[in-house]
Amino acid sequence: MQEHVVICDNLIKIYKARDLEVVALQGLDLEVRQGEMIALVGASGSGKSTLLNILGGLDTPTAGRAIVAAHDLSRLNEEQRPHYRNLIVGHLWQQSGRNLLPDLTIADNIQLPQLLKGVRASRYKQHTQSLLELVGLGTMGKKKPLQLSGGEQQRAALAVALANEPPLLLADEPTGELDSATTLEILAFMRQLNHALGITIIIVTHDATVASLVDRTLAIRDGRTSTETIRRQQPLPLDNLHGGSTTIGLSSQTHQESLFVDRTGMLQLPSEAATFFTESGRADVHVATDHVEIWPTGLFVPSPESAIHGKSAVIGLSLASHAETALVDRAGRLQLPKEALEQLSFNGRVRLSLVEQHIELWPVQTTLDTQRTY
Ligand SMILES: Nc1ncnc2c1ncn2[C@@H]1O[C@H](COP(=O)(O)OP(=O)(O)OP(=O)(O)O)[C@@H](O)[C@H]1O
Repeated sequence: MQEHVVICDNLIKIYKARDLEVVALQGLDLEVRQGEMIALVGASGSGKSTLLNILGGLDTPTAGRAIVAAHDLSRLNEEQRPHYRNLIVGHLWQQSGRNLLPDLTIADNIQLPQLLKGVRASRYKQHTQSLLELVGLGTMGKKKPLQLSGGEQQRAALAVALANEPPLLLADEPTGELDSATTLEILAFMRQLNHALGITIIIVTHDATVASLVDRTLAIRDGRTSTETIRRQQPLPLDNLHGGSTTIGLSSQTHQESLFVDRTGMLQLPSEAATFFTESGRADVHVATDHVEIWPTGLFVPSPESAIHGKSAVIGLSLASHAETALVDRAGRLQLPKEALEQLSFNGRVRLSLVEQHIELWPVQTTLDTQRTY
């Protein structure tokens, strides 16, 4: 089993500006295995860049744990931080000016991180040439960044990011300034590097085409991971479909989407599912034999048997005399009772199915151990 290169556990980041506090990450959990290529998606302001800045050692968590390649990011001191940034993570930014120093040649840009590491000249010259060849710029080492096309600049930036062979590559909207053909070319190239070098890659993106090319897409909402979409190893037959991914719009034939549920049973419904509950803000939770049903309050009709013998999941009162509802807040957050979590053989994820009038939550059998495609 591959080890985790990234572990975030209940990660919290609060920015303080004068008297104002912004909670950018509110208890985010994330695990990324060695060799995975994943995409992070989410609305503007959901916390994607904050997470990337923490993983890149550019910012520090307020609370919780963030571990990258066995480095605990809340414990790095000021001496260790530059070393971490130069050796453990590679960065690929949207803007070329942030990736490459414009006055240096491409070769010098690639040599710089190696010089900072203390690599000897005989070694870094040779390594720089092989990196240039790896990214398809073997003859362009003497050019300056602005003499290259946008796609070539991103390839050169990849060579800089890979110069010290980091275990993790962080890419923040790496194709945001490229046309769609070059976007596909760069993404396919990153995929190739991921396979060839076994490097773990996290890409932040607004672009749904990115999500269709990676192993796993995590949607971040309000500073927490809300859904996970995994690409299936084998597409499902068409007659076995349960509707598509609600978050990133990919077919359930090729992708399986699940929702994250935190330790307390809190889950964030995707907006399509949350609309079932907008009117009342309340839901009936029905624990069935192999799944859990969530109904807008008043629509679920219990069988006569469960109405007499059934008990309220939370306070243990008879359902014959008490109707128990779960609250769904405006953001679509719902707290599952303990019985429901037990039914779902809780492993931090559930599969959501939108059914007429209600939603169903099913246990997720497929974990990351079985979804690998390489
Ligand atoms: N340095 C900062 N000081 C104060 N607030 C900040 C700072 N950086 C980010 N924030 C706030 O934290 C929240 C998360 O921002 P973040 O940039 O991580 O979101 P994002 O998902 O990357 O957005 P986008 O897709 O627009 O880049 C936002 O409310 C943002 O305004």
